[in-house]
Amino acid sequence: MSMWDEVERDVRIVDTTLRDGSHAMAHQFTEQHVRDTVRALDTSGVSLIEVTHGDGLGGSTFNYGFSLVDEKQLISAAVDEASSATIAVLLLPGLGTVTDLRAAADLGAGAVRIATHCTEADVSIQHFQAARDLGLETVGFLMLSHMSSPEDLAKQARIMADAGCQCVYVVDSAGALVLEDASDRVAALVDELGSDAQVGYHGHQNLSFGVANSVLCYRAGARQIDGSLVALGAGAGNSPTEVLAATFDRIGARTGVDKDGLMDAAENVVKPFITRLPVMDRSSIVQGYAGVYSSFLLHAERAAERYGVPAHEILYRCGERRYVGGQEDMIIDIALEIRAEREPAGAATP
Ligand SMILES: C[C@H](O)CC(=O)C(=O)O
Ligand SMILES: [Mn+2]
Repeated sequence: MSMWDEVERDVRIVDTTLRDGSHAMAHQFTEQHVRDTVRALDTSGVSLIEVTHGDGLGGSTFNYGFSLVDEKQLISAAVDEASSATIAVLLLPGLGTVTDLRAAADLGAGAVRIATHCTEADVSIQHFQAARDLGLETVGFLMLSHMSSPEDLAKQARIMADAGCQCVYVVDSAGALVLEDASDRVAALVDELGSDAQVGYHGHQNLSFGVANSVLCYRAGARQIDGSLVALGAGAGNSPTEVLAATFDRIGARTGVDKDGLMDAAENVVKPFITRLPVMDRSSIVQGYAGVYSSFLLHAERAAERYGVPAHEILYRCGERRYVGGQEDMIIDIALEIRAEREPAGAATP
């Protein structure tokens, strides 16, 4: 079923447990995790389910972290399990290619979400055109949206819409947007795009605003809202899908999903396999506060462990330097820098 089909809903809940959750699982999803989760989401009426490495097609690399299972196998399994939902893949231009996109479409993916830094929508133009040629539903992700004003973000959304994007998302990659910070950006995009494209919102829980922001963004005109079961996602996780379903129901916004089925999926399907529950701990709160890409969390924790320095200090410096997705390697530089600052003068660094 595609977003253009007539369904009785005011807002579409999109689930990214099996993509954003890949960061939190250190990209160790198995085929069984994917099959069980897709079946539960599909049965509960979720119409768009994203399945890819956390950093999208081609993300399984030394820089981002290797996947346990080849993403093509996971996408095929998801397509096999979904009886009515569309399977979406994420693509970051430069990391994923048009060739990867064709392969995903051949496997049965029906939608692509193309993500760029919030000032770089122009690198997505060819990919949107290719996606439309392949007959895929298209979504654009303006990542780290807190780094742009609502007006500038709207101009970037226009570039994506003109390239063939059907829904542009305000993506709060750092979980840094607080209430109107999020809804003002959505309102600016709605104003710019009109009926040319829908607007979506993707939240992270680092400052605990994922669900509240989602409600405000819906009221500002967002028509697609992301969540993950049990909040499984980068940093402190995403807005929990099951909480979004209950909250939208509570405010009388029709989603077309079964909130009780989603609570069951969270409790009995996803929670048992999570290796690390999403939590608002010191490091993830710093990510929200300092505006740091949520998926830097595990990289920072690993560097902290290896070089004996605090992860939250690394993350503070990532925020000060305004690092963006793709600059994961700088985390090691910062860890070494902090360690050098702490060593007594004259001590040798091995
Ligand atoms: C590649 C990122 O994980 C995309 C995303 O979910 C975000 O920026 O947030
Ligand atoms: Mn995310």
